[in-house]
Amino acid sequence: MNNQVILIAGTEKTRQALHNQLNELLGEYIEILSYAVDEHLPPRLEEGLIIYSSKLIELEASHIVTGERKTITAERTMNYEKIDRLFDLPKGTEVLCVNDTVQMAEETIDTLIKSGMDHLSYRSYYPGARISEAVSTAITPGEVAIVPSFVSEVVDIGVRLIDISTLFEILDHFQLKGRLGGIISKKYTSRIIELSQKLAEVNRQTASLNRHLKQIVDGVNEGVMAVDASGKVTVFNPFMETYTGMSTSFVVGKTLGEVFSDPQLVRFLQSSSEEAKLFSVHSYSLMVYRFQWDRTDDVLIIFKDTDETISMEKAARRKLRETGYIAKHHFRDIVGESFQIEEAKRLASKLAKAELPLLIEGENGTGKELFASAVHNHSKRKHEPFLAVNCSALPEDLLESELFGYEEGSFTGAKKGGKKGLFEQADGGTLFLDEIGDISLKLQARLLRVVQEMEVRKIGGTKNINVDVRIIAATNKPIRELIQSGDFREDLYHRLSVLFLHIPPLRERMDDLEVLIHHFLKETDQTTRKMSPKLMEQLKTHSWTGNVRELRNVVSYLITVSEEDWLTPEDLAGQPLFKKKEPSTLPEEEKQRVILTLIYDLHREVNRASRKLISERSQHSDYPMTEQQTRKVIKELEGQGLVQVKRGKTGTELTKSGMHYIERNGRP
Ligand SMILES: Nc1ncnc2c1ncn2[C@@H]1O[C@H](COP(=O)(O)OP(=O)(O)OP(=O)(O)O)[C@@H](O)[C@H]1O
Repeated sequence: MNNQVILIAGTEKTRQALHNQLNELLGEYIEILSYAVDEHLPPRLEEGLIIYSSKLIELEASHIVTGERKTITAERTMNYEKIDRLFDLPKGTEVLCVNDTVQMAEETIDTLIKSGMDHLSYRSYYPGARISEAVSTAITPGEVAIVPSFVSEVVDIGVRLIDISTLFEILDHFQLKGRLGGIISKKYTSRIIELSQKLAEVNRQTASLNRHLKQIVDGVNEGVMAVDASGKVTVFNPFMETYTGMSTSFVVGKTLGEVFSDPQLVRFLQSSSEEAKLFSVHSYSLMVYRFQWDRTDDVLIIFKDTDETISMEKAARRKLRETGYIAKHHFRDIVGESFQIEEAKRLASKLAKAELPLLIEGENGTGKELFASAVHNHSKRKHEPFLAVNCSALPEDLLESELFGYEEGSFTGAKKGGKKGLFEQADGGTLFLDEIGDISLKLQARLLRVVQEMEVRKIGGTKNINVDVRIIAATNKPIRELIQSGDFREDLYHRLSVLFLHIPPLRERMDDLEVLIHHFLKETDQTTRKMSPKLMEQLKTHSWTGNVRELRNVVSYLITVSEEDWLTPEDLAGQPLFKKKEPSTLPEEEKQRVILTLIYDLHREVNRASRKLISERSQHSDYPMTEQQTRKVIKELEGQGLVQVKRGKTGTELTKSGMHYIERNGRP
């Protein structure tokens, strides 16, 4: 018997792959020759066992085979080592199956389906084929070059190999079955076992994932259902059972129209124009959200009980309140009917919606914190913490550790376990930095980094922590002046003042006085005491500063001292702001007035008031003072909040209260 196999394949690539396969198995015993129809065929083949790589090749090449000879048309199978990747494609994915001719493409599809790859939706493609829409995935047995360019993902499953039944036929022919049959079947079965093990593992993982998903979906505190591309319900969790009164087993597999009786709800669920709408299902008021899957036509639908949502929000707010991190005030708590306050409220409510840093400028007690709190409550962050810190109330080191927190052992006295800073605690919410103009340059540098990067590093820490905090800063000092004197960083100012709000002082909105008085009366005194018209008149004509707190204190004072239902001007007599000035005989007080006036004059004339200048000028007054004495009086005035001692050339300045003192009391 002639010990020769002649393999005839279509393309050079297939010839090589099949030649190698046969050579590896039989090369030791049989001579293997091979030809590719596309390349070259001899005019006649007279000897040897002919193996056609497919039926098509048999048709094309049989004319060169002479005589009554045994020929085998090979059965081919997938190259099992390469088809793993097909499992990664989701069920129903449309794929092009690309091969040289329509028949070869169809044949490849057939082999794929027979090998168990029946989860995909195949369309044949070959050079010259028309395809109406772009498909993004293609599978090809080695014909990558002819895959159309619109395909983005190509799975090359390699040349299909000769399958085990054909190999046994060949062994039979050469009577080599006894010698090689065992080895070949072992090799092939072990590959198939490997593949089925893989398949089993994939199935196991899928089943376990499904179980997990079911547990999650069932455990969700909302109604969840899913509908597949054909409109049938595939998922229906226990909350849906409660809302509809129907069991999951009854609903799964039904259409939406069979499940819901409300035609508007069915229309909403089937349309794709809207994504959320409120519906009433039995006695439940439900917010229904629909989400369309991108890759498939599956739709996920969530039903949220609105009453439940409201009570959950209430509980969340209760919890926030317990921590103390809550913004207490809303715009409705900001009292006033004047144009100025209405304008400030209107602007602030607009600014609230932006997620940007906000700088509030206003004199002491004008309601900056009130506005900051209302802005937070009017923003998307309203259910998140609101924390406030007064930057002038804490020494620098303490403020630093409050803001940024510290790691355990980072300084003497550091708490065990370290401490979270306000930025971290306010994560997701708002941090109100009051009196920002008072922070040191060192802290300004640290703050700038946080504002720029939205990252904080604890004192003594080595890693940065991401935070999402909206900063609202407030100042009662004109920051631009602080920048000029070098006391405030300009870059930080620009970062903090992306949005800006000015709160008008009380004296500029005297129209609000009466409503504010009534508001404070009601707030302080639950019994309904009234103000006599005369008293009201006196309060209205008083020269108020900008500070609303001052007005509030006056009202509290009246309520405390009066025992009558009617509050009268007499009740006001002892209140410090309204105390009649006694003719001053006390030199200390006179000295203070002299110095206040000198500071006032010096600033008007030379824009600065150093101790030396004040002392020099005082020599011409009734109370000549040395620099030492001047210093002492300035300290007293500072204690009363009438002056402020500045670093640098400016020297001492009058505060707003100082200015009002001069205006009220005249010059000495
Ligand atoms: N328009 C208003 N309506 C009601 N209360 C107000 C109003 N403005 C200020 N107040 C009251 O005046 C007091 C001072 O307000 P707030 O603390 O918000 O001012 P501030 O400008 O932040 O003060 P400071 O500059 O001292 O930090 C508070 O008791 C607040 O309730």
